[in-house]
Amino acid sequence: MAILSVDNLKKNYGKIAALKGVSFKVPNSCVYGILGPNGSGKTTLLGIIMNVLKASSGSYQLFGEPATDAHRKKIGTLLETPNFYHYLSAVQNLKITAAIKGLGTDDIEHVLATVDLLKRKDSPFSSYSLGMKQRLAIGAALLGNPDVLVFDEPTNGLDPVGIAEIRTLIKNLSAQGKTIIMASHLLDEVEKVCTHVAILKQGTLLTSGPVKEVFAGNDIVQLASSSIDALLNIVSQYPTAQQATILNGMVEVAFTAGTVDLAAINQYCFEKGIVLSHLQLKKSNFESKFLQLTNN
Ligand SMILES: Nc1ncnc2c1ncn2[C@@H]1O[C@H](COP(=O)(O)OP(=O)(O)OP(=O)(O)O)[C@@H](O)[C@H]1O
Repeated sequence: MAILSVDNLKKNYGKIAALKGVSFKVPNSCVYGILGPNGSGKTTLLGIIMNVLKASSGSYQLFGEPATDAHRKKIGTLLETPNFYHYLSAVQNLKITAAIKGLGTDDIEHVLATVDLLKRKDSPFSSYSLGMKQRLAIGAALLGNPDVLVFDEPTNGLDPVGIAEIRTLIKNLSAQGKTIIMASHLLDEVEKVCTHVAILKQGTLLTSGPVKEVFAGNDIVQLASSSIDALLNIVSQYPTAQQATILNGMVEVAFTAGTVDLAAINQYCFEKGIVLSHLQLKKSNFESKFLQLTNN
């Protein structure tokens, strides 16, 4: 059963078509990335699913049924930064959030442990780093132990340490069997965190499916040496090289995706008597495919 299925969803804001007939399905127990540049319709899509916005047309189902508030109660959301009280602690803030949601307070300690805030649970919110504040916001979404989580740009505005902490947290939640649907404009975030992806551009779905399938293909490496023809001949015989051509005085090689090890390629060429003057992963397949998808 799909956790979420979206069918030909359209949303117009006056003359602006924010969603132009989007359809995809989110399977159970996956991390589903909705990837797209700013203004592609990600927030609008999540807002419709959580009933903050009304669709202009089209439909969607939650847990295999037409969506109701009862279904939405089973989903923990982080759509915008919640308004926590600055002078209250994490525990006090979560007690208020739990009361607003009509939930008990029994799982607050467990939630704080999950988001790694147990040690600072009694410190005032105002003393937290941005990353800690965001982890508390995710903690608020975890109250009531929902099986499904919806996050809009969960790492926005964080420094690299904060970003890494949130990504680890998302992976841990996924390992516990939760389904996570998250919007992101960051390709590498989706690559690192998500199992599935839907790519949006200006309200249109470009493609969707398992990350490995959507971005399947080759990685491109650029090489040069004093003898280009000899280099072409040697590198064409490299075990995972699919295709090699000469382009702009360099050899460009397409390797099976995920098999590129520049040090090993360098060593291989050296052992065959070729000293490389240039060796560069031009574009990972993931990046080139994303650019190709969003530029066309
Ligand atoms: N309330 C609104 N009124 C008018 N236009 C809107 C409104 N909300 C969004 N839009 C427009 O709809 C389109 C999609 O916006 P949306 O915020 O859903 O995209 P997004 O992919 O989430 O972008 P971002 O990452 O910048 O939030 C944009 O052109 C945006 O300007």
